[in-house]
Amino acid sequence: MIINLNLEGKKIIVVGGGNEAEKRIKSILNEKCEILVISDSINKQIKNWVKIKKIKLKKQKIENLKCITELKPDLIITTTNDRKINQKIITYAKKRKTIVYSSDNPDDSDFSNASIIDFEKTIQIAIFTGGKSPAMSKKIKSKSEKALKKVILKEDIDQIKIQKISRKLAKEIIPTQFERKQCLNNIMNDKHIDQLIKDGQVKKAEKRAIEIIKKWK
Ligand SMILES: C[C@@]1(CC(=O)O)C2=NC(=C\c3[nH]c(c(CCC(=O)O)c3CC(=O)O)Cc3[nH]c(c(CC(=O)O)c3CCC(=O)O)/C=C3\N/C(=C\2)[C@@H](CCC(=O)O)[C@]3(C)CC(=O)O)/[C@H]1CCC(=O)O
Ligand SMILES: NC(=O)c1ccc[n+]([C@@H]2O[C@H](COP(=O)([O-])OP(=O)(O)OC[C@H]3O[C@@H](n4cnc5c(N)ncnc54)[C@H](O)[C@@H]3O)[C@@H](O)[C@H]2O)c1
Repeated sequence: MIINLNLEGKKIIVVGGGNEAEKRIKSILNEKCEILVISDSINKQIKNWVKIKKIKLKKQKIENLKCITELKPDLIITTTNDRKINQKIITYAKKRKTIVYSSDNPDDSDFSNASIIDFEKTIQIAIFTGGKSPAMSKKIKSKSEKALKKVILKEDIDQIKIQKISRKLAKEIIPTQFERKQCLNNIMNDKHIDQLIKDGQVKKAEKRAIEIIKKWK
């Protein structure tokens, strides 16, 4: 099942500092969570994230798991090239009911990573083969990206921004879910708003959406 994790305020430990660690850190870097890397060596990119204080580093090789216990993480991501230590970490986390992911063991991990196509941090499309072929996910991502760019337009991104503001206001002043849905559909299909968005007048489009909600009866 593909789900979206809310990691805000969570403490995440990433064990290992190579390519895999870099990929996993990159995917959670903007999630307002606390990231601590534990590794005896780290690559250039990770070094830079430590330097600019995006993440913290504990420079050490993990031999026993005492140091992890003290840190009380919500999520552990292990990416070392040592199968034995990865397995030890999985077993340890499962015992404590801590969410765990290991780069070399999809079967025992609590989640996996899809290939993501992102549109201006507003729309994400995930491609996933259920672990059958990550390389094909990557290839299909690159093929679909070109096609999707013709379908998902700047106007759609603007409409999402207007819908976000409208939904918040609608939840405050329109009493039933049925009516809120109708009102938001009206805004989404409003020709005038469409035209304003096409003309680059997003603020005016936003104003008209707000008027529609305020006049809703
Ligand atoms: C989609 C993507 C997202 C991401 O990583 O963020 C992703 N792997 C990507 C690339 C990639 N990974 C690997 C290769 C080499 C070729 C190959 O093996 O096919 C390539 C291709 C390349 O690098 O060119 C090696 C590999 N992958 C896994 C293992 C462990 C194992 O299978 O045991 C091994 C070592 C196997 C070995 O030892 O030989 C496992 C998983 N990799 C997944 C995701 C999950 C299932 C996704 C799905 O079903 O689609 C899953 C199950 C769990 C997980 O890792 O979350 C990302 C594309 C990013 C992009 O879009 O740019
Ligand atoms: N899921 C995927 O998509 C995917 C893709 C490629 C590789 N992999 C798997 O991920 C693993 C890691 O790949 P990589 O390219 O990052 O390897 P890498 O060799 O670049 O990095 C391994 C890191 O682990 C650290 N490390 C090793 N033992 C440690 C320990 N006991 N304590 C702390 N740190 C330790 C090393 O210092 C190094 O920084 C591979 O073994 C492979 O099985 C998974």
